Amino acid sequence: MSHEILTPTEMGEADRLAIAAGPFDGMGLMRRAGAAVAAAVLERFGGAEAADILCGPGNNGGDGYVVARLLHEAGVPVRVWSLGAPRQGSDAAIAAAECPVTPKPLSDFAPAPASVVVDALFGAGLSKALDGDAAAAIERCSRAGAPVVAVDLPSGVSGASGKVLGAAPRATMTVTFFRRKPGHLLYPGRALCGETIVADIGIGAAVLETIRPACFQNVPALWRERFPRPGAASHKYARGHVGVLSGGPTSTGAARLSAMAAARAGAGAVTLLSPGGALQVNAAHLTSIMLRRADTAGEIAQWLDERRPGALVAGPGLGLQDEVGDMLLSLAGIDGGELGNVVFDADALTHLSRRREEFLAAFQMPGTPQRVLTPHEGEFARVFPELLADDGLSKLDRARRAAALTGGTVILKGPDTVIAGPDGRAAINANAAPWLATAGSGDVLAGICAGLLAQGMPPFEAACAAAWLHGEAGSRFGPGLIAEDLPGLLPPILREISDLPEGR
Ligand SMILES: NC(=O)C1=CN([C@@H]2O[C@H](COP(=O)(O)OP(=O)(O)OC[C@H]3O[C@@H](n4cnc5c(N)ncnc54)[C@H](O)[C@@H]3O)[C@@H](O)[C@H]2O)[C@@H](O)CC1
Ligand SMILES: Nc1ncnc2c1ncn2[C@@H]1O[C@H](COP(=O)(O)OP(=O)(O)O)[C@@H](O)[C@H]1O
Ligand SMILES: [K+]
Repeated sequence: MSHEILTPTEMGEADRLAIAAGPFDGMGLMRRAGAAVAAAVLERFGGAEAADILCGPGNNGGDGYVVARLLHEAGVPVRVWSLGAPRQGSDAAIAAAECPVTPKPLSDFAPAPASVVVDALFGAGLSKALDGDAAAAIERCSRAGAPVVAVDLPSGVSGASGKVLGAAPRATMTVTFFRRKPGHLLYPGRALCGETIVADIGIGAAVLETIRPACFQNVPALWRERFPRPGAASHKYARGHVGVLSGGPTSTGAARLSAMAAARAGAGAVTLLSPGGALQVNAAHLTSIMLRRADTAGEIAQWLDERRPGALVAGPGLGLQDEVGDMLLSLAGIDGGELGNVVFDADALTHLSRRREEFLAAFQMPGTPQRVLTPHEGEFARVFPELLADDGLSKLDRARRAAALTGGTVILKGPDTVIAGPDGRAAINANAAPWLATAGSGDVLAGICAGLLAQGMPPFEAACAAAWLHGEAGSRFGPGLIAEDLPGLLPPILREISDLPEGR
Protein backbone atom coordinates (compact mmCIF):
# COMPACT_ATOMS: atom_id res chain seq x y z
CA MET A 1 0.00 0.00 0.00
CA SER A 2 1.24 3.48 -0.83
CA HIS A 3 1.07 5.19 2.51
CA GLU A 4 2.63 8.56 1.83
CA ILE A 5 0.27 11.48 2.40
CA LEU A 6 0.84 14.61 0.33
CA THR A 7 -0.24 18.13 1.20
CA PRO A 8 -1.99 19.97 -1.64
CA THR A 9 1.26 21.91 -2.18
CA GLU A 10 3.25 18.68 -2.42
CA MET A 11 0.62 17.30 -4.80
CA GLY A 12 1.10 20.36 -7.03
CA GLU A 13 4.83 19.59 -6.96
CA ALA A 14 4.12 15.95 -7.87
CA ASP A 15 2.06 17.20 -10.79
CA ARG A 16 4.85 19.49 -12.03
CA LEU A 17 7.56 16.84 -11.63
CA ALA A 18 5.45 14.22 -13.41
CA ILE A 19 4.74 16.56 -16.33
CA ALA A 20 8.45 17.39 -16.60
CA ALA A 21 9.37 13.69 -16.55
CA GLY A 22 6.64 12.69 -19.02
CA PRO A 23 5.03 10.91 -20.71
CA PHE A 24 1.85 12.81 -19.73
CA ASP A 25 1.40 16.57 -19.96
CA GLY A 26 -1.12 18.41 -17.74
CA MET A 27 -3.94 17.66 -20.14
CA GLY A 28 -2.93 13.99 -20.15
CA LEU A 29 -3.09 13.84 -16.35
CA MET A 30 -6.46 15.59 -16.37
CA ARG A 31 -7.87 13.14 -18.93
CA ARG A 32 -6.69 10.23 -16.82
CA ALA A 33 -8.08 11.79 -13.64
CA GLY A 34 -11.46 12.31 -15.29
CA ALA A 35 -11.39 8.77 -16.68
CA ALA A 36 -10.76 7.33 -13.19
CA VAL A 37 -13.73 9.23 -11.80
CA ALA A 38 -15.99 8.29 -14.72
CA ALA A 39 -15.05 4.61 -14.29
CA ALA A 40 -15.86 4.76 -10.58
CA VAL A 41 -19.22 6.43 -11.29
CA LEU A 42 -20.14 3.81 -13.87
CA GLU A 43 -19.07 0.97 -11.61
CA ARG A 44 -20.91 2.15 -8.50
CA PHE A 45 -23.75 4.22 -9.92
CA GLY A 46 -24.23 2.62 -13.33
CA GLY A 47 -27.96 2.36 -12.60
CA ALA A 48 -28.39 6.12 -12.05
CA GLU A 49 -30.89 7.70 -14.44
CA ALA A 50 -28.69 10.74 -15.00
CA ALA A 51 -25.52 12.44 -13.84
CA ASP A 52 -25.27 16.04 -12.67
CA ILE A 53 -21.71 17.30 -12.99
CA LEU A 54 -20.89 20.43 -10.97
CA CYS A 55 -17.84 22.12 -12.47
CA GLY A 56 -15.74 24.85 -10.84
CA PRO A 57 -13.47 27.31 -12.64
CA GLY A 58 -10.15 25.52 -12.00
CA ASN A 59 -8.61 22.16 -12.80
CA ASN A 60 -11.03 20.34 -10.49
CA GLY A 61 -13.75 21.63 -12.80
CA GLY A 62 -11.55 20.53 -15.72
CA ASP A 63 -11.67 16.97 -14.38
CA GLY A 64 -15.44 17.40 -14.17
CA TYR A 65 -15.72 18.29 -17.90
CA VAL A 66 -13.73 15.14 -18.74
CA VAL A 67 -16.10 13.07 -16.56
CA ALA A 68 -19.11 14.68 -18.28
CA ARG A 69 -17.78 13.83 -21.74
CA LEU A 70 -16.95 10.23 -20.84
CA LEU A 71 -20.29 9.56 -19.14
CA HIS A 72 -22.09 11.12 -22.10
CA GLU A 73 -20.11 8.85 -24.45
CA ALA A 74 -21.10 5.90 -22.25
CA GLY A 75 -24.76 6.75 -22.84
CA VAL A 76 -25.56 8.32 -19.47
CA PRO A 77 -27.83 11.41 -19.66
CA VAL A 78 -25.51 14.16 -18.42
CA ARG A 79 -26.16 17.72 -17.26
CA VAL A 80 -23.27 20.07 -16.61
CA TRP A 81 -23.59 22.95 -14.14
CA SER A 82 -20.82 25.51 -14.30
CA LEU A 83 -19.71 27.98 -11.65
CA GLY A 84 -17.81 30.01 -14.22
CA ALA A 85 -15.85 29.42 -17.39
CA PRO A 86 -12.30 28.12 -16.94
CA ARG A 87 -9.45 30.52 -17.62
CA GLN A 88 -8.75 30.80 -21.36
CA GLY A 89 -5.90 28.59 -22.51
CA SER A 90 -5.98 26.43 -19.36
CA ASP A 91 -6.23 22.65 -19.44
CA ALA A 92 -9.67 23.02 -17.88
CA ALA A 93 -10.73 25.26 -20.79
CA ILE A 94 -9.58 22.57 -23.24
CA ALA A 95 -11.54 19.92 -21.29
CA ALA A 96 -14.63 22.18 -21.33
CA ALA A 97 -14.28 22.74 -25.09
CA GLU A 98 -14.03 18.97 -25.66
CA CYS A 99 -17.18 18.35 -23.62
CA PRO A 100 -20.23 17.92 -25.90
CA VAL A 101 -22.70 18.88 -23.15
CA THR A 102 -23.52 22.59 -22.97
CA PRO A 103 -23.10 23.83 -19.40
CA LYS A 104 -25.86 25.64 -17.54
CA PRO A 105 -25.26 28.09 -14.70
CA LEU A 106 -24.70 26.44 -11.32
CA SER A 107 -27.30 28.78 -9.79
CA ASP A 108 -29.98 26.83 -11.75
CA PHE A 109 -28.83 23.43 -10.44
CA ALA A 110 -31.43 21.28 -8.73
CA PRO A 111 -30.60 17.59 -8.28
CA ALA A 112 -33.01 15.36 -10.18
CA PRO A 113 -34.36 12.30 -8.40
CA ALA A 114 -32.31 9.15 -9.08
CA SER A 115 -29.37 11.09 -10.45
CA VAL A 116 -25.77 10.90 -9.24
CA VAL A 117 -23.97 14.17 -8.56
CA VAL A 118 -20.31 14.54 -9.47
CA ASP A 119 -18.79 17.30 -7.35
CA ALA A 120 -15.97 18.91 -9.34
CA LEU A 121 -16.27 22.44 -7.94
CA PHE A 122 -13.00 22.73 -6.00
CA GLY A 123 -10.25 20.37 -5.01
CA ALA A 124 -6.68 21.12 -4.09
CA GLY A 125 -7.05 24.76 -5.09
CA LEU A 126 -9.69 25.61 -2.48
CA SER A 127 -8.46 28.94 -1.19
CA LYS A 128 -11.37 30.44 0.75
CA ALA A 129 -14.68 29.47 2.28
CA LEU A 130 -17.39 28.31 -0.09
CA ASP A 131 -20.19 30.84 -0.46
CA GLY A 132 -22.74 32.11 -2.98
CA ASP A 133 -23.79 29.75 -5.77
CA ALA A 134 -21.32 27.02 -4.74
CA ALA A 135 -22.57 26.88 -1.14
CA ALA A 136 -26.20 27.02 -2.30
CA ALA A 137 -25.66 24.15 -4.76
CA ILE A 138 -24.13 22.01 -2.02
CA GLU A 139 -26.98 22.84 0.32
CA ARG A 140 -29.51 21.76 -2.35
CA CYS A 141 -27.56 18.60 -2.96
CA SER A 142 -27.54 17.72 0.74
CA ARG A 143 -31.26 18.40 1.09
CA ALA A 144 -32.09 16.19 -1.90
CA GLY A 145 -29.98 13.34 -0.50
CA ALA A 146 -28.53 12.56 -3.92
CA PRO A 147 -25.42 10.35 -3.94
CA VAL A 148 -22.32 12.46 -4.48
CA VAL A 149 -19.04 11.37 -6.02
CA ALA A 150 -16.38 13.92 -5.11
CA VAL A 151 -13.50 14.61 -7.45
CA ASP A 152 -10.28 14.74 -5.40
CA LEU A 153 -12.10 16.05 -2.28
CA PRO A 154 -15.63 17.06 -1.38
CA SER A 155 -15.61 20.75 -2.37
CA GLY A 156 -15.18 22.88 0.74
CA VAL A 157 -13.03 20.31 2.55
CA SER A 158 -9.49 21.60 2.95
CA GLY A 159 -7.06 19.04 1.60
CA ALA A 160 -4.45 20.28 4.04
CA SER A 161 -6.48 20.11 7.24
CA GLY A 162 -9.76 18.25 6.69
CA LYS A 163 -11.58 21.32 7.96
CA VAL A 164 -14.76 22.46 6.21
CA LEU A 165 -14.42 25.92 4.74
CA GLY A 166 -17.97 27.31 4.49
CA ALA A 167 -19.85 24.22 3.33
CA ALA A 168 -19.11 20.78 1.90
CA PRO A 169 -21.20 17.90 0.62
CA ARG A 170 -21.23 14.47 2.27
CA ALA A 171 -19.87 12.30 -0.52
CA THR A 172 -20.61 8.63 -0.90
CA MET A 173 -17.30 8.20 -2.63
CA THR A 174 -14.24 10.35 -3.28
CA VAL A 175 -11.79 9.66 -6.04
CA THR A 176 -8.42 11.25 -5.40
CA PHE A 177 -5.25 11.02 -7.39
CA PHE A 178 -1.80 9.51 -6.80
CA ARG A 179 -1.78 9.74 -2.98
CA ARG A 180 -4.17 10.69 -0.16
CA LYS A 181 -4.09 14.20 1.29
CA PRO A 182 -4.40 14.99 5.03
CA GLY A 183 -7.99 16.12 4.43
CA HIS A 184 -8.98 12.56 3.48
CA LEU A 185 -7.89 11.23 6.88
CA LEU A 186 -8.49 14.09 9.33
CA TYR A 187 -11.98 14.77 10.61
CA PRO A 188 -14.40 16.19 9.67
CA GLY A 189 -13.07 15.74 6.13
CA ARG A 190 -12.69 11.99 6.54
CA ALA A 191 -16.37 11.55 7.33
CA LEU A 192 -17.38 13.68 4.33
CA CYS A 193 -15.23 11.74 1.83
CA GLY A 194 -17.13 8.49 2.19
CA GLU A 195 -15.13 5.69 0.65
CA THR A 196 -11.90 7.10 -0.75
CA ILE A 197 -10.40 5.63 -3.91
CA VAL A 198 -6.82 6.56 -4.81
CA ALA A 199 -6.49 6.44 -8.58
CA ASP A 200 -3.28 6.04 -10.53
CA ILE A 201 -3.24 8.81 -13.14
CA GLY A 202 0.26 8.20 -14.46
CA ILE A 203 2.32 10.09 -11.87
CA GLY A 204 5.34 7.88 -11.14
CA ALA A 205 6.35 7.09 -7.55
CA ALA A 206 9.82 8.44 -8.42
CA VAL A 207 8.57 12.01 -7.82
CA LEU A 208 8.44 11.13 -4.11
CA GLU A 209 12.23 10.95 -4.02
CA THR A 210 12.30 14.66 -4.74
CA ILE A 211 9.30 15.64 -2.63
CA ARG A 212 10.35 13.53 0.37
CA PRO A 213 6.95 13.55 2.09
CA ALA A 214 7.09 13.47 5.90
CA CYS A 215 3.52 12.41 6.57
CA PHE A 216 2.15 8.89 6.22
CA GLN A 217 -0.94 6.88 6.83
CA ASN A 218 -0.21 4.73 9.86
CA VAL A 219 0.15 1.25 8.39
CA PRO A 220 2.46 -1.57 9.57
CA ALA A 221 4.83 -0.98 6.63
CA LEU A 222 5.82 2.25 8.38
CA TRP A 223 7.27 0.52 11.45
CA ARG A 224 7.27 -3.21 10.85
CA GLU A 225 11.02 -3.41 10.32
CA ARG A 226 11.61 -1.90 13.75
CA PHE A 227 9.02 -4.10 15.45
CA PRO A 228 10.69 -6.03 18.29
CA ARG A 229 11.10 -9.77 18.08
CA PRO A 230 12.74 -11.77 20.87
CA GLY A 231 15.95 -13.55 19.96
CA ALA A 232 16.11 -17.31 20.55
CA ALA A 233 18.35 -16.84 23.60
CA SER A 234 16.45 -13.87 25.02
CA HIS A 235 15.50 -13.64 28.69
CA LYS A 236 12.78 -11.65 30.39
CA TYR A 237 14.84 -8.56 31.21
CA ALA A 238 16.46 -8.62 27.78
CA ARG A 239 12.95 -8.41 26.32
CA GLY A 240 12.48 -5.12 28.15
CA HIS A 241 11.37 -4.04 31.60
CA VAL A 242 8.54 -1.53 32.03
CA GLY A 243 7.69 0.37 35.20
CA VAL A 244 4.20 1.75 35.76
CA LEU A 245 3.41 4.29 38.47
CA SER A 246 0.23 3.51 40.37
CA GLY A 247 -2.07 6.03 42.00
CA GLY A 248 -3.48 5.79 45.50
CA PRO A 249 -5.86 3.11 46.85
CA THR A 250 -8.96 4.37 45.03
CA SER A 251 -7.33 4.94 41.65
CA THR A 252 -5.15 1.95 40.83
CA GLY A 253 -7.04 0.41 37.89
CA ALA A 254 -5.59 2.73 35.25
CA ALA A 255 -2.00 1.76 36.06
CA ARG A 256 -2.88 -1.94 36.03
CA LEU A 257 -4.43 -1.54 32.58
CA SER A 258 -1.19 0.05 31.36
CA ALA A 259 0.85 -2.69 33.01
CA MET A 260 -1.13 -5.53 31.40
CA ALA A 261 -0.92 -3.81 28.03
CA ALA A 262 2.85 -3.37 28.33
CA ALA A 263 3.22 -7.06 29.12
CA ARG A 264 0.99 -8.14 26.22
CA ALA A 265 2.93 -5.85 23.89
CA GLY A 266 5.96 -8.00 24.62
CA ALA A 267 7.82 -6.43 27.55
CA GLY A 268 9.49 -9.34 29.36
CA ALA A 269 8.91 -7.87 32.81
CA VAL A 270 6.52 -5.24 34.15
CA THR A 271 6.66 -3.74 37.63
CA LEU A 272 3.91 -1.68 39.18
CA LEU A 273 5.30 0.93 41.58
CA SER A 274 2.64 1.47 44.17
CA PRO A 275 2.25 3.75 47.17
CA GLY A 276 2.03 1.76 50.39
CA GLY A 277 -1.65 2.57 50.84
CA ALA A 278 -2.50 0.93 47.51
CA LEU A 279 -0.29 -2.16 47.85
CA GLN A 280 -3.06 -4.44 49.08
CA VAL A 281 -5.52 -3.56 46.35
CA ASN A 282 -2.84 -3.84 43.68
CA ALA A 283 -1.58 -7.15 45.09
CA ALA A 284 -5.09 -8.54 45.03
CA HIS A 285 -5.35 -7.89 41.29
CA LEU A 286 -1.92 -8.78 39.97
CA THR A 287 -0.37 -12.08 39.05
CA SER A 288 2.41 -11.92 36.46
CA ILE A 289 2.96 -8.18 37.01
CA MET A 290 5.50 -7.48 39.76
CA LEU A 291 4.71 -5.12 42.58
CA ARG A 292 7.07 -2.79 44.40
CA ARG A 293 6.31 -0.32 47.11
CA ALA A 294 7.38 3.24 46.28
CA ASP A 295 5.85 6.10 48.25
CA THR A 296 8.15 8.95 47.34
CA ALA A 297 10.08 10.34 44.41
CA GLY A 298 13.22 9.13 46.18
CA GLU A 299 11.95 5.54 46.35
CA ILE A 300 10.97 5.62 42.70
CA ALA A 301 14.42 6.98 41.82
CA GLN A 302 16.03 4.22 43.88
CA TRP A 303 14.11 1.54 41.96
CA LEU A 304 15.07 3.15 38.65
CA ASP A 305 18.70 3.18 39.72
CA GLU A 306 18.53 -0.51 40.67
CA ARG A 307 16.56 -1.82 37.70
CA ARG A 308 17.21 0.67 34.90
CA PRO A 309 13.94 -0.08 33.06
CA GLY A 310 13.53 0.60 29.39
CA ALA A 311 10.33 2.56 29.85
CA LEU A 312 8.04 4.01 32.48
CA VAL A 313 4.34 4.85 32.21
CA ALA A 314 3.63 7.97 34.23
CA GLY A 315 0.18 9.48 34.57
CA PRO A 316 -2.79 7.07 34.51
CA GLY A 317 -4.62 7.46 37.83
CA LEU A 318 -1.61 9.18 39.36
CA GLY A 319 -3.34 12.18 40.94
CA LEU A 320 -2.99 15.92 40.74
CA GLN A 321 -1.25 16.66 44.05
CA ASP A 322 1.72 19.02 43.94
CA GLU A 323 4.14 16.36 45.16
CA VAL A 324 3.15 14.17 42.18
CA GLY A 325 4.04 17.11 39.92
CA ASP A 326 7.44 17.44 41.65
CA MET A 327 8.09 13.73 41.19
CA LEU A 328 7.16 13.85 37.48
CA LEU A 329 9.38 16.85 36.96
CA SER A 330 12.30 15.00 38.48
CA LEU A 331 11.60 12.06 36.15
CA ALA A 332 11.57 14.36 33.12
CA GLY A 333 15.09 15.46 33.95
CA ILE A 334 16.52 12.15 35.15
CA ASP A 335 19.57 10.54 33.56
CA GLY A 336 18.53 8.65 30.43
CA GLY A 337 20.88 5.84 31.44
CA GLU A 338 18.65 5.10 34.41
CA LEU A 339 15.41 5.35 32.50
CA GLY A 340 15.28 5.03 28.73
CA ASN A 341 11.80 6.33 27.94
CA VAL A 342 8.84 7.89 29.70
CA VAL A 343 5.27 7.84 28.46
CA PHE A 344 3.55 10.91 29.88
CA ASP A 345 -0.19 10.29 29.87
CA ALA A 346 -3.36 11.44 31.66
CA ASP A 347 -2.61 13.24 34.98
CA ALA A 348 1.02 13.74 33.97
CA LEU A 349 -0.23 15.94 31.12
CA THR A 350 -2.24 18.05 33.56
CA HIS A 351 0.90 18.52 35.67
CA LEU A 352 2.74 19.42 32.48
CA SER A 353 0.11 22.06 31.70
CA ARG A 354 0.45 23.56 35.20
CA ARG A 355 4.25 23.78 35.14
CA ARG A 356 4.91 23.87 31.45
CA GLU A 357 8.02 26.02 31.43
CA GLU A 358 9.71 23.85 34.07
CA PHE A 359 8.90 20.66 32.15
CA LEU A 360 10.01 22.13 28.83
CA ALA A 361 13.29 23.20 30.43
CA ALA A 362 13.79 19.67 31.83
CA PHE A 363 13.03 18.16 28.41
CA GLN A 364 15.76 20.30 26.87
CA MET A 365 18.45 19.01 29.20
CA PRO A 366 20.81 16.68 27.34
CA GLY A 367 20.81 12.98 28.18
CA THR A 368 17.32 12.84 29.68
CA PRO A 369 14.86 10.03 28.81
CA GLN A 370 13.11 10.00 25.45
CA ARG A 371 9.46 10.89 25.88
CA VAL A 372 6.12 10.09 24.35
CA LEU A 373 3.17 12.33 25.22
CA THR A 374 -0.32 10.95 24.68
CA PRO A 375 -2.87 13.76 24.99
CA HIS A 376 -6.49 13.53 23.96
CA GLU A 377 -7.91 16.82 22.66
CA GLY A 378 -8.90 18.01 26.16
CA GLU A 379 -5.42 17.42 27.53
CA PHE A 380 -3.88 18.97 24.44
CA ALA A 381 -5.98 22.11 24.97
CA ARG A 382 -4.67 22.32 28.55
CA VAL A 383 -1.01 21.85 27.67
CA PHE A 384 -0.89 23.77 24.38
CA PRO A 385 -3.75 26.32 24.47
CA GLU A 386 -1.98 28.62 22.01
CA LEU A 387 -1.80 25.85 19.39
CA LEU A 388 -5.47 25.01 19.78
CA ALA A 389 -6.44 28.68 19.48
CA ASP A 390 -4.64 29.03 16.15
CA ASP A 391 -7.36 28.37 13.55
CA GLY A 392 -4.77 28.13 10.81
CA LEU A 393 -3.32 24.93 12.27
CA SER A 394 -4.60 21.47 11.36
CA LYS A 395 -4.56 18.60 13.84
CA LEU A 396 -1.45 17.42 11.98
CA ASP A 397 0.23 20.81 12.41
CA ARG A 398 -0.69 20.93 16.10
CA ALA A 399 0.78 17.53 16.85
CA ARG A 400 3.96 18.45 14.98
CA ARG A 401 4.31 21.76 16.82
CA ALA A 402 3.80 20.02 20.16
CA ALA A 403 6.44 17.44 19.27
CA ALA A 404 8.88 20.19 18.33
CA LEU A 405 8.16 22.13 21.55
CA THR A 406 8.67 19.13 23.82
CA GLY A 407 11.38 17.38 21.80
CA GLY A 408 9.25 14.26 22.18
CA THR A 409 6.87 12.10 20.21
CA VAL A 410 3.24 13.16 20.50
CA ILE A 411 0.23 10.88 20.08
CA LEU A 412 -2.64 13.32 19.67
CA LYS A 413 -5.54 10.95 20.21
CA GLY A 414 -9.04 10.76 18.78
CA PRO A 415 -10.81 9.06 15.88
CA ASP A 416 -8.03 10.43 13.66
CA THR A 417 -5.06 10.03 16.01
CA VAL A 418 -1.98 11.87 14.78
CA ILE A 419 1.49 10.70 15.77
CA ALA A 420 4.25 13.28 15.38
CA GLY A 421 7.97 12.98 16.03
CA PRO A 422 10.31 15.84 16.92
CA ASP A 423 12.07 15.34 13.56
CA GLY A 424 8.92 16.42 11.67
CA ARG A 425 7.72 12.94 10.70
CA ALA A 426 4.03 12.35 11.25
CA ALA A 427 1.46 9.64 10.74
CA ILE A 428 -2.32 9.68 10.73
CA ASN A 429 -4.06 6.64 12.14
CA ALA A 430 -7.06 5.34 10.24
CA ASN A 431 -7.91 1.92 11.68
CA ALA A 432 -9.57 2.90 14.98
CA ALA A 433 -13.26 2.57 15.70
CA PRO A 434 -15.47 4.46 18.17
CA TRP A 435 -15.66 1.34 20.38
CA LEU A 436 -12.33 2.59 21.71
CA ALA A 437 -14.03 5.60 23.28
CA THR A 438 -14.34 3.82 26.62
CA ALA A 439 -12.79 4.60 30.01
CA GLY A 440 -9.29 3.21 30.39
CA SER A 441 -8.69 2.73 26.69
CA GLY A 442 -6.03 5.46 26.70
CA ASP A 443 -4.25 3.78 29.63
CA VAL A 444 -3.95 0.66 27.51
CA LEU A 445 -2.50 2.67 24.63
CA ALA A 446 0.13 4.18 26.95
CA GLY A 447 1.02 0.68 28.18
CA ILE A 448 1.38 -0.78 24.68
CA CYS A 449 3.63 2.09 23.74
CA ALA A 450 5.81 1.63 26.84
CA GLY A 451 6.00 -2.11 26.18
CA LEU A 452 7.36 -1.47 22.69
CA LEU A 453 9.75 1.26 23.85
CA ALA A 454 11.21 -1.04 26.51
CA GLN A 455 11.95 -3.56 23.77
CA GLY A 456 14.06 -0.99 22.00
CA MET A 457 11.64 0.26 19.40
CA PRO A 458 12.40 3.93 18.60
CA PRO A 459 9.76 6.35 19.95
CA PHE A 460 8.12 7.43 16.68
CA GLU A 461 7.81 3.86 15.44
CA ALA A 462 6.69 2.61 18.87
CA ALA A 463 4.03 5.31 19.06
CA CYS A 464 2.76 4.51 15.55
CA ALA A 465 2.75 0.77 16.23
CA ALA A 466 0.93 1.28 19.54
CA ALA A 467 -1.78 3.43 17.95
CA TRP A 468 -2.22 0.91 15.13
CA LEU A 469 -2.36 -2.14 17.42
CA HIS A 470 -4.80 -0.34 19.73
CA GLY A 471 -6.98 0.68 16.78
CA GLU A 472 -6.90 -2.81 15.33
CA ALA A 473 -7.82 -4.44 18.64
CA GLY A 474 -10.77 -2.07 19.12
CA SER A 475 -12.07 -2.47 15.57
CA ARG A 476 -11.82 -6.24 15.59
CA PHE A 477 -13.64 -6.58 18.92
CA GLY A 478 -16.40 -4.09 18.11
CA PRO A 479 -19.47 -3.51 20.26
CA GLY A 480 -19.27 -4.25 23.95
CA LEU A 481 -15.56 -3.46 24.19
CA ILE A 482 -14.21 -2.37 27.56
CA ALA A 483 -10.62 -1.40 28.23
CA GLU A 484 -9.90 -4.66 30.08
CA ASP A 485 -10.53 -6.55 26.83
CA LEU A 486 -7.85 -4.73 24.87
CA PRO A 487 -4.60 -6.32 26.13
CA GLY A 488 -5.97 -9.81 25.56
CA LEU A 489 -6.86 -8.94 21.97
CA LEU A 490 -3.24 -8.22 21.06
CA PRO A 491 -1.73 -11.73 20.62
CA PRO A 492 -3.36 -12.69 17.28
CA ILE A 493 -2.63 -9.23 15.89
CA LEU A 494 0.99 -9.44 17.04
CA ARG A 495 1.27 -12.83 15.42
CA GLU A 496 0.00 -11.43 12.13
CA ILE A 497 2.56 -8.66 12.04
CA SER A 498 5.47 -10.77 13.17
CA ASP A 499 7.71 -12.54 10.69
CA LEU A 500 7.13 -15.96 12.24
CA PRO A 501 6.39 -18.56 9.59
CA GLU A 502 2.77 -19.68 9.37
CA GLY A 503 1.71 -22.13 12.04
CA ARG A 504 4.44 -21.22 14.55
N1 LIG B 1 -2.28 18.15 -9.11
C1 LIG B 1 -2.44 17.14 -9.98
O1 LIG B 1 -1.59 16.35 -10.10
C2 LIG B 1 -3.70 17.04 -10.73
C3 LIG B 1 -4.78 17.82 -10.41
N2 LIG B 1 -5.96 17.65 -10.97
C4 LIG B 1 -7.12 18.39 -10.49
O2 LIG B 1 -6.83 19.73 -10.28
C5 LIG B 1 -7.36 20.14 -9.06
C6 LIG B 1 -6.64 21.35 -8.57
O3 LIG B 1 -6.85 22.33 -9.53
P1 LIG B 1 -6.66 23.89 -9.24
O4 LIG B 1 -5.33 24.12 -8.64
O5 LIG B 1 -7.00 24.59 -10.50
O6 LIG B 1 -7.70 24.15 -8.09
P2 LIG B 1 -9.30 24.05 -8.00
O7 LIG B 1 -9.91 23.62 -9.26
O8 LIG B 1 -9.57 23.28 -6.78
O9 LIG B 1 -9.74 25.55 -7.71
C7 LIG B 1 -9.00 26.62 -8.24
C8 LIG B 1 -9.84 27.83 -8.58
O10 LIG B 1 -10.91 28.05 -7.70
C9 LIG B 1 -10.80 29.32 -7.06
N3 LIG B 1 -11.34 29.14 -5.72
C10 LIG B 1 -10.80 28.41 -4.71
N4 LIG B 1 -11.61 28.37 -3.66
C11 LIG B 1 -12.73 29.09 -4.01
C12 LIG B 1 -13.94 29.40 -3.34
N5 LIG B 1 -14.18 28.97 -2.11
N6 LIG B 1 -14.85 30.15 -3.97
C13 LIG B 1 -14.62 30.57 -5.22
N7 LIG B 1 -13.50 30.29 -5.91
C14 LIG B 1 -12.55 29.58 -5.31
C15 LIG B 1 -9.34 29.63 -7.12
O11 LIG B 1 -9.10 31.00 -7.01
C16 LIG B 1 -9.00 29.07 -8.50
O12 LIG B 1 -9.42 29.94 -9.53
C17 LIG B 1 -7.25 18.92 -8.19
O13 LIG B 1 -8.12 18.98 -7.09
C18 LIG B 1 -7.62 17.83 -9.17
O14 LIG B 1 -9.03 17.68 -9.23
C19 LIG B 1 -6.21 16.68 -12.02
O15 LIG B 1 -6.56 17.36 -13.18
C20 LIG B 1 -5.10 15.73 -12.28
C21 LIG B 1 -3.75 16.11 -11.87
N1 LIG C 1 -14.49 7.94 18.13
C1 LIG C 1 -13.32 7.29 18.25
N2 LIG C 1 -12.88 6.51 17.24
C2 LIG C 1 -11.73 5.85 17.36
N3 LIG C 1 -10.92 5.90 18.44
C3 LIG C 1 -11.29 6.68 19.47
C4 LIG C 1 -12.51 7.41 19.43
N4 LIG C 1 -12.61 8.09 20.58
C5 LIG C 1 -11.53 7.78 21.33
N5 LIG C 1 -10.73 6.93 20.65
C6 LIG C 1 -9.45 6.38 21.12
O1 LIG C 1 -9.65 5.82 22.43
C7 LIG C 1 -8.59 6.17 23.30
C8 LIG C 1 -9.18 6.97 24.48
O2 LIG C 1 -8.16 7.47 25.27
P1 LIG C 1 -8.45 8.48 26.46
O3 LIG C 1 -9.34 9.58 26.02
O4 LIG C 1 -7.15 8.83 27.07
O5 LIG C 1 -9.30 7.56 27.45
P2 LIG C 1 -9.05 7.18 28.97
O6 LIG C 1 -8.49 8.39 29.63
O7 LIG C 1 -10.41 6.83 29.49
O8 LIG C 1 -8.13 6.03 28.98
C9 LIG C 1 -7.59 6.94 22.46
O9 LIG C 1 -6.61 6.08 21.97
C10 LIG C 1 -8.43 7.48 21.31
O10 LIG C 1 -7.67 7.69 20.15
K1 LIG D 1 -14.38 18.42 -5.57
